[in-house]
Amino acid sequence: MAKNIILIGFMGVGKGSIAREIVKQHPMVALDTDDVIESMENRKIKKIFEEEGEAYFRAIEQHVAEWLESDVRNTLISTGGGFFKVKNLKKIGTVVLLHADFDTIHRRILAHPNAEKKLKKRPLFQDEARARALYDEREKHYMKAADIVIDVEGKSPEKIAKEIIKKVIRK
Ligand SMILES: Nc1ncnc2c1ncn2[C@@H]1O[C@H](COP(=O)(O)OP(=O)(O)O)[C@@H](O)[C@H]1O
Ligand SMILES: O=C(O)C1=C[C@@H](OP(=O)(O)O)[C@@H](O)[C@H](O)C1
Repeated sequence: MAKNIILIGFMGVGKGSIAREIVKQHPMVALDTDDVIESMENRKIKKIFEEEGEAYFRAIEQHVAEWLESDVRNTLISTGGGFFKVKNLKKIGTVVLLHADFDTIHRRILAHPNAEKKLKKRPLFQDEARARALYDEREKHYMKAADIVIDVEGKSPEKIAKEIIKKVIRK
């Protein structure tokens, strides 16, 4: 497998969790674009949004996307929920959309023992109605960007990882 695999989808749909589960079941290197950005900037995403604004963050996402395209291979890449908007997404690798409806995602975040912290670190998930509107606005664009759509509704991370390994990694 020379191509990268890129997990896209709305905030909290499980991109990070599923990437961690995939590498448990199928040894490969994984990275997360939000983690790369936090490490480059030496500050949290929340702080970057507060101190520099969203446009600055999107420009770094594009910069990271260019690096991924030119220098990264054979890697499982989980992304922030807005990363799918980078200009060269399809050139980075096979794009896998994790899909669930908004209420499922919201319920899952709230079910976490650290729910408050999980919500706080996501600047675009501060207000439920605005997050829902963002979901509605993005849904068709996620679908359009995806090579493969994986429905994550009502499935455990173990099961979702197995499905991706079978359909995308080992295919
Ligand atoms: N398949 C799943 N079933 C139940 N809870 C899940 C599942 N996938 C993720 N979660 C939970 O949903 C929350 C958000 O997951 P996370 O991986 O942080 O999402 P993302 O990286 O897409 O923002 C976490 O609390 C995680 O434990
Ligand atoms: O949807 C978005 O635009 C964003 C999603 C976040 O990542 P998660 O999807 O991991 O929450 C993070 O990149 C930033 O807060 C912006």
